[in-house]
Amino acid sequence: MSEKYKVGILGATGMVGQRFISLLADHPWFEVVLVAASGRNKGKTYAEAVDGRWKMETPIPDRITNMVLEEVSDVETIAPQVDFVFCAVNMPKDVIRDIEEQYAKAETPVVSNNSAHRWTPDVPMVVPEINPDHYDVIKYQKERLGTTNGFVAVKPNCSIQSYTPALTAWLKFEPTEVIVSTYQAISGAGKNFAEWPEMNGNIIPYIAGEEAKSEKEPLQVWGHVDPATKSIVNKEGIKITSQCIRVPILYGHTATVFVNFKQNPAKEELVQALRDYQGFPQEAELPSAPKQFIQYLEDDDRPQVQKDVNFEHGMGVSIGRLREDSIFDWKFVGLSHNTLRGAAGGGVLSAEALVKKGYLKKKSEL
Ligand SMILES: N[C@@H](CC=O)C(=O)O
Repeated sequence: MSEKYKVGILGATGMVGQRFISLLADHPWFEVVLVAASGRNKGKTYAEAVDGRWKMETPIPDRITNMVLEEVSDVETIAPQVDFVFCAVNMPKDVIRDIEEQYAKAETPVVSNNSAHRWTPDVPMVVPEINPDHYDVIKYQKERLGTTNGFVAVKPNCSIQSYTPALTAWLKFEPTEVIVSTYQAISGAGKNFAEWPEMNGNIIPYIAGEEAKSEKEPLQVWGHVDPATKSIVNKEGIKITSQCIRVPILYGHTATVFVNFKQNPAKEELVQALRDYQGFPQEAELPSAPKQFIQYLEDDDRPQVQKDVNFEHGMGVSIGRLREDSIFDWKFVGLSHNTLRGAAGGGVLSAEALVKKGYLKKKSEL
C-alpha cells in the first residue's frame, strides 16, 4: 500500500485506546495521525495526558508521545484530517451514539469498540471470521444517515469471543441450548491491579450489563441481513444463559460452557470442525489475521491464561476440555485475549476487512 490510511483514535488515553495505539505503531496500512480524548485533556501532549497510566508492554510510540490531543466531540476539526476513526471512548452510551453518528454524517467512518450502537439495527456488529457478510447492511445505514462514505461499524463484547467462535464452528450440528460462565479479566474494566486493589485475591460475581451481552450478542452475530427490514435479524432456535464473574487476572477471559445439539456429533467431529475453521481474514490474509483462528488443546489442564492467552499474538482462541456431560451433550472451556481479540485487535481486524471489502476508502481517492 503506497500511502497509508490516516487514522484517528477517539478515547486514545484509556486502556483500549492505548492498545489501538500500540497495535497501530507499525501497521502496514494504517497510520495514527490524530489522537482525541475528553475535554480536560484537550491541548495536552499524549504523554502528559497519560502521565504514568500507560499500561502496554511496549513504550508509547515516539511519534505519538508529543502528539497534541484533540477533544473527541470536536467533529468538525477532526473529521477532515482523517480517513476514518477507531472509537474507544468511555462516556454515557447516548453521548457516544450521538458522537459516532456525527462522525458518520461528516463522511468519516467509525470502527467502534463501544457497545452504544450494537443494537442499532442497521449497524453491523462483526467478528471478521464469523459474519463479514453483515457489512452488507452498511448500504441501508448510509441511506438512513444520508451519507456516501460515512457509517458506523462495531465489534461485539469481549466476553463472547471465548466461546462464540467454537459454537460457530459447530453451527452445522445445530446447537440448541448453551449455558456459559465467563471468568473475566480486570483489564476488561479498563483497570490494572494498582488501580483496582480490591481485585487482589478476590472474585466479584457481577459485571454490569455483561450477562445480557453474553446471551444476546452471539445470536446477532449468527443472524443475517434482511433486505425487507434493512436490518440484521437475529438467529432463532438457540437459547443461551450466562453468569459473568470478575476474576483476579490481568488479561484473558475464560469461559466454561455446556451445550446441547439437535444432531449430537462425535468428539472427533467437533474437534476437527474447530481445527478446520477458517474465515475471511485467513482467506484474504489480512495483516492482523491469526493463521489459526481456533486451536484445540488436548491436555486436561489447558487452556490456561498464562500459557495460552497470547496464542496467535492474542488474536487466536483456545479451546480445551471438550468432554461429554451427564446433563448436557458436551462441555468445554474457552479462552481469548480480551483487549486484543476481544477489543482493539478485533477492531483493527475489522477495519482491515472493511478495507479489503471496499467499505473504507482514502478520502483523497473519493
Ligand atoms: N465489558 C467487558 C469488556 C469487554 O469489552 C468487561 O467488563 O470485561
